[in-house]
Amino acid sequence: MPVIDIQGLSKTYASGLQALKPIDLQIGKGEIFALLGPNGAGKTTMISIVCGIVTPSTGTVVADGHDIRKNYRQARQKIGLVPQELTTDAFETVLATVRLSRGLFGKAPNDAYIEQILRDLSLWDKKDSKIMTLSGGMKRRVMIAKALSHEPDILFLDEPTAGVDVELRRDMWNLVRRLRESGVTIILTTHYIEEAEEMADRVGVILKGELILVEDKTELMKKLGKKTLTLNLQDPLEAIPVGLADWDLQLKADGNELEFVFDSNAEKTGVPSLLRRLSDLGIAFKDLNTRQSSLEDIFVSLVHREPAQDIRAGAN
Ligand SMILES: Nc1ncnc2c1ncn2[C@@H]1O[C@H](COP(=O)(O)OP(=O)(O)OP(=O)(O)O)[C@@H](O)[C@H]1O
Repeated sequence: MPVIDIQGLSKTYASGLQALKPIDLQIGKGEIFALLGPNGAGKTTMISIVCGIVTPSTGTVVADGHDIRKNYRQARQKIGLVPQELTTDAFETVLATVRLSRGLFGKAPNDAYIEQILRDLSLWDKKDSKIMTLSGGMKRRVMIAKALSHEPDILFLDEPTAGVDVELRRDMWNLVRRLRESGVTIILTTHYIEEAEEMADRVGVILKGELILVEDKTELMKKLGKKTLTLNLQDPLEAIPVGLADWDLQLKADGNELEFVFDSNAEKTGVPSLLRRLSDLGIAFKDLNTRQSSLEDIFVSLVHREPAQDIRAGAN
């Protein structure tokens, strides 16, 4: 049984803007699901509905067996949310804030648990500091500690690493992995493809309110993955010779590099024939390398590919 079951969920704001087109999505226990999409795609809207902050126009969400509207309190208890914006009491201390957060969910105090999360987030030595005296990165850690204070089974991270430094990003990723090991399901939204590539088990791509693709990350990278072959030429070329017109080539690095993008899954990649032709034409190279397209390349090509229908057909 999925830990989150979203059926026919849509949202049209009072302004008339349809921020979310009907979405169906199931997320399994212990999964790390990354929701990717450009600004304004509807990621926050979707998260806010699941967390009971925004009312859906249509559809249902069941979180760990509880309907988020009919059984709001039970459903919400299962969920931790780290919102994009920092919302916390500036005058409170770190420890008091996190304790209070736990109390708001009706959980009995558990200082050992709270100490553990503060230590995990490298916040323990700041426990007596007032929030307003902390740096932006530290405040963000406090937001995470608050979201974890009531021991949620499901954690939403909305742009967890937007504007944070490399160190905090690493810490966050490690924390997310540890949480997953303890059985927590994690849904994160991100602009950073790198983050999805590093963390996610499955990736969803949302564009203009439409969930256009949901796919296992490794499958997605394999299926849509192109490879790039780069040849470092012995002598620079001024232009691509006519004899190479059959291959989709690009000249780079002032004519010193020849680049060929190919489909690594194709029966005929075009690589052997290209190399033979180069030899026939007497074009020598010093070195060559291939690299797999990153999730970023894939994402960019998805976002620029129209219409969305094609993408869905391709993904199935
Ligand atoms: N309360 C609201 N009333 C009207 N329109 C809204 C409201 N909240 C969001 N929107 C609009 O809905 C669309 C989706 O916004 P949303 O915040 O869900 O996108 P997002 O994918 O989270 O973007 P970002 O990455 O910038 O946070 C946007 O066009 C936004 O302007």
